Amino acid sequence: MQSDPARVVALDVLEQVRDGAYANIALPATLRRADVRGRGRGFATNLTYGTLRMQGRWDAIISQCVQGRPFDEIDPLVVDILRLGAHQILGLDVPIHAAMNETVNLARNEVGSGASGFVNAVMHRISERTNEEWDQVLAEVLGDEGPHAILGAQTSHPAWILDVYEKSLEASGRTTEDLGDLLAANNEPARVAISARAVSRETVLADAEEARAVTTDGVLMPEAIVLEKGNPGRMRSIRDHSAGVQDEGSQLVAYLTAGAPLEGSDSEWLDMCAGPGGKTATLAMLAADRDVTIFANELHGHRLDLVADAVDPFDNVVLREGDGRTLAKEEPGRFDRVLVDVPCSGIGALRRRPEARWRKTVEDAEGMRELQIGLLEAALDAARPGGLVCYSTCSPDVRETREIVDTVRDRVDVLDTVEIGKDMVVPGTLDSITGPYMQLWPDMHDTDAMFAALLIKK
Ligand SMILES: C[S@@+](CC[C@H](N)C(=O)[O-])C[C@H]1O[C@@H](n2cnc3c(N)ncnc32)[C@H](O)[C@@H]1O
Repeated sequence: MQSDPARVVALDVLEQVRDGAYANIALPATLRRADVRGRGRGFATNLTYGTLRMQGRWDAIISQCVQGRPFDEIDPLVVDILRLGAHQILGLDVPIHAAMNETVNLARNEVGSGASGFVNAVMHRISERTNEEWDQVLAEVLGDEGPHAILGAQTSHPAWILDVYEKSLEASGRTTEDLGDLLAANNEPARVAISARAVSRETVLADAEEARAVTTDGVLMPEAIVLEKGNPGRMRSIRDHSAGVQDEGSQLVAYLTAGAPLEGSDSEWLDMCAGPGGKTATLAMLAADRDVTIFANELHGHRLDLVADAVDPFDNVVLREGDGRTLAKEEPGRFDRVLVDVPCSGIGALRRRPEARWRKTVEDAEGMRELQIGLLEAALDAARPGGLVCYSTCSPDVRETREIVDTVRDRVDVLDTVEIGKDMVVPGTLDSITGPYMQLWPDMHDTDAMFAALLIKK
C-alpha cells in the first residue's frame, strides 16, 4: 500500500529540520514538490508543525514504550515516524486505527519491514493510554529530576526555558503558578494579526473578505485585524505591502515609540535595528501626516532589502546599512525618537517557529548581552537631549530585558522612564502592568512575549 502523500511530506520536513532547515521554509517547498493541496495540505501543515512543537512530549512518551531499548540508539528516521504517529493519536483527532495503519505503512515504505514491526508495537503501547494517563506516567518516571523536568516533558519544553520563564514571571509581578498557562499558550499556533498601513482598516477588511478570510478584532490593539481563517498571502494589501502581517505586541511597540509624550522638536526618528521592517512600516504609517523622517538602519544588507519592501508604499523612510553602534558615533544627539528593537534569544516568540525551542540554548541570552547593552547605549547617544528611546525585545528573559535597561540606566544619562501608554490598547488589557517596563505574555495578551521600556535622555 502506498503511503499517504501528506504524511510523507510531514516526514520529509521533519528530516530536513533535523538537518538544520526551518520548518516554515521547508514545508511550503516540500508541499509544492509533492503537489499536495487542499485538505491534504492543511493536514500536512498541522501534522508537521504540531509534531515539531510537541516533540519533547512525544519523545518522553515513546521512551516509555520501547521496552528498555535506549531512545538515542533508535534510527532517527524511525523516531520521526513514531513522533508523527504519537501526534496523530494524542495530538490530533485522527482515529486510532487510521493513525496506526498509516504509521506502520510509512515505516514499511520508508525504512523496511523490520522497522514496521517495531513501530507497530510502540504505536500499540502509545495508544493504550490517554493524554491524562501519560501525564501521570511522566510525573512518576521523572519524579527524581524535579518539577521542571516533569512539566517540561508534559508540555514539551526544555527544562531550562521553564527556569527562565519562572524568573521572568516573578520579575513582572506574575506568579510561578502561571507557568503552566504560559507553556500551554506556546503550544498553540500564533494568531495572524495584520497592521493596516498605507490603506485604511476598512480597505484591509474588504480585501480579507474578497480573499475569503475570516477576520476579528485585535485583542490588544484596537487598530489590529486578526485573521481567524484564511491565507494572508492571498490578500492584495499584504502582497503590495500596504498592510503587513505583524504580531499585535510588535504593533504596540511601534505605537509606543511614535505616541509617547515628547517635549520639543519631533521630526527625525531612528529605527536602529530595522530588519525585516515590520515596526519601521508601522512607524512610517504613524508618521505619515506628522512631517517626520524615519531613518531605518540595519546591519545586514539582505535584511535591509526586506525593510525596503516593507516601506515601499511610504516616502518618509531613509534606509541605511551598518552597525547601529557606529551610527550613533557619527550622528550623536540627532534623533527625537529612537527605537532599538535588539537582536535577542527570541524565546518569547516560540509559537511562531515550531522547532525553535529545540535549537535555542540557555547561553543564547548571555551571548547577546554585550551587543544589547552596546545598542541601547548607542540609542541613547543618538537621541537628542530630552529625546525618547524605546528598547524592546521579543524575549521575556530578564537577562535581556530589565537587566539590560537597569545596567544602562546606571551607566548613562537617562533622565527618566516614561509610563507605558495604556490608552493605546483595548481598555483593561494592560491593567496588570505596573512600573515602567512592559512585558506582554502569550497566555494573557495573545501576543509574543514582547518587552518594552521607554526612556528619556537627559
Ligand atoms: C529583533 S530584529 C528587529 C525586528 C524589526 N524591528 C521588525 O520589527 O521587523 C533585530 C535586527 O537587528 C539586526 N542587527 C543585529 N546587530 C545589529 C547591529 N549591530 N546594528 C544594527 N542592526 C543589527 C539584525 O540583523 C536583525 O535584523
